Amino acid sequence: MAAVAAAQKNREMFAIKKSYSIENGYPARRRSLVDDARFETLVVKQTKQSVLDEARLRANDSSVDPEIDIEDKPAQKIDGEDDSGLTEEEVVLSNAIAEGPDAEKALQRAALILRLREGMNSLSRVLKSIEKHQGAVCHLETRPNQSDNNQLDALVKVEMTRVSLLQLIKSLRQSSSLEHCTLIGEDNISAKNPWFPRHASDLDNCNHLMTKYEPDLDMNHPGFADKEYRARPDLDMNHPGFADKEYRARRKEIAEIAFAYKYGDPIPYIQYTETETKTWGSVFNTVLELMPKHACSEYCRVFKMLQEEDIFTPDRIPQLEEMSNFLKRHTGFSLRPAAGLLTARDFLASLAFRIFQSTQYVRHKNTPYHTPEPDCIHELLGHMPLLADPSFAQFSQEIGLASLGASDAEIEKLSTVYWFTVEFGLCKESGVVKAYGAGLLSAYGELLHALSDKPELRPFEPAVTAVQPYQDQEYQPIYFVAESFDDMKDKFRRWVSAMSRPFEVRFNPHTGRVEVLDSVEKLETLVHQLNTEVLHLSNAINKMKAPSYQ
Ligand SMILES: C[C@H](O)[C@H](O)[C@H]1CNc2nc(N)[nH]c(=O)c2N1
Ligand SMILES: N[C@@H](Cc1ccc(O)cc1)C(=O)O
Ligand SMILES: [Fe+2]
Repeated sequence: MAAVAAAQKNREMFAIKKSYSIENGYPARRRSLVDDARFETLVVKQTKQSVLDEARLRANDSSVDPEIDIEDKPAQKIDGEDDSGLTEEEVVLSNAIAEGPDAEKALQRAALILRLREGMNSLSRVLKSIEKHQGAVCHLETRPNQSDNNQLDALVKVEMTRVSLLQLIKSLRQSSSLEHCTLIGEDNISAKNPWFPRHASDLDNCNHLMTKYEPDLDMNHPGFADKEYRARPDLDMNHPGFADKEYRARRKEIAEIAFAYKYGDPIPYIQYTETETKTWGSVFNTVLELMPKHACSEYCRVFKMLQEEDIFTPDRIPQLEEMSNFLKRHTGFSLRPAAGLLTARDFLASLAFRIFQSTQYVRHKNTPYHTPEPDCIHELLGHMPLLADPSFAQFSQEIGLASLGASDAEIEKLSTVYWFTVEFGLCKESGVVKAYGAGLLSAYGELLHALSDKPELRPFEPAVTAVQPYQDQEYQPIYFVAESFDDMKDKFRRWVSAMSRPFEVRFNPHTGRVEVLDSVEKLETLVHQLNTEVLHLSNAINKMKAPSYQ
């Protein structure tokens, strides 16, 4: 019973670890936001802490006898220090063991980093101890310690059963010949096998916020009470809704929906207030007026369809659920509610599954022309029309796929190019500069600014654009102009396909899963499927060419 609960907790913890969160080693782009993701840090730490605590307790009262076989003298405990001193990796290991006898005997590769007090003498004791625990040493490196030359650092890679490994670590930790002993899971240091979402349901773990603007979302957290915000007005003083208690309460209410949302749920209906609807109406009407002159043709085409279906009207804010259904019919894209600005990694990951994480709240009534964070007016008016365009939808999914398991540096570049194209891109259409970026089509203040003579316009070149710093608080001083909308997609695509990730992925539309293309069998099955499809296509061509067709 306890083991089952522990296994469940273990999975939960893995879920947190697996999430593309800042907390879990995926630092998001800072974008000069103050105090990004404090909320996330607090919540995740708390959850993780309880998992760790429980596992530590279990590790302490486990029946495994921590025999001390290296040295007679147990290391002294420092006051207040955690009893077992297990690191996270060790907790994960001990949890993995708890899953059952098979798991216990599973062979584990692991790397240990040791600080040896008495140089080679200590090393030979360590090696003996590994041998005694039936472990095999696969790799060994040493170097003099940088701060204390009498000590030696060693990296030892071993292979042994999980149970023995845990016992070995316990005994090493108690040995006085070692200053430190740290376990690094081999899997974690393998760049070839990083975790990323494989199915749309995994996105339940990929919705971490950059929370500068969500002071009230987490009122239950003592560190995030109102007073702290008053003490630190710098955190969100610039936000138009900062001083508006009512607005903040409303934001909290809508954010709760996104927090509670799980894959497969219908998106809850929001009864928008009169004020919110008025804000939508004034942005909608202004965009409608500017659109024929300033928006790209792909945007205008879908906009009209949305009007014809009565989804786009000035007197009603479209519900995310109906918009999601509209997208599904046209490109297979769908929506899931997000509580605010997501980290680039989490946001991009969802695109791999043709899912767009959309906010559901409305900007503050005082700033309809521009707001410093995405709101549903931005998502609906800015992003939705193009996501219903088949070629743009495919392009978006490719960006998403390219982001899965990419390095932090790559995500940074990818999201920068995304920023200057999908969010703020301009393109030429018969020689005239038009807007296709969602942040322009949802913010008429910035749209007019972008097309005025104030900002600097540069030609879009992915490799150059990718390293251009930007901020999201005010109008952009620089925009990139593509030769055409199609040219932008082509260039972006080509640049993405040259990214350095050491594996290729593919979205399997039948299973809805992302597969890593890493075996001949998988590729053969795929080639077979594609051949069948190509056969159908050539048959269709032949039939149309046949005289009887006319
Ligand atoms: C990928 C890139 O950083 C992009 O600007 C993302 C970031 N997070 C987001 N989060 C939400 N909710 N909506 C968005 O449009 C975006 N855009
Ligand atoms: N500035 C956009 C909203 C937005 C803000 C920040 C972002 O990162 C994205 C979009 C608008 O007013 O519609
Ligand atoms: Fe956006």
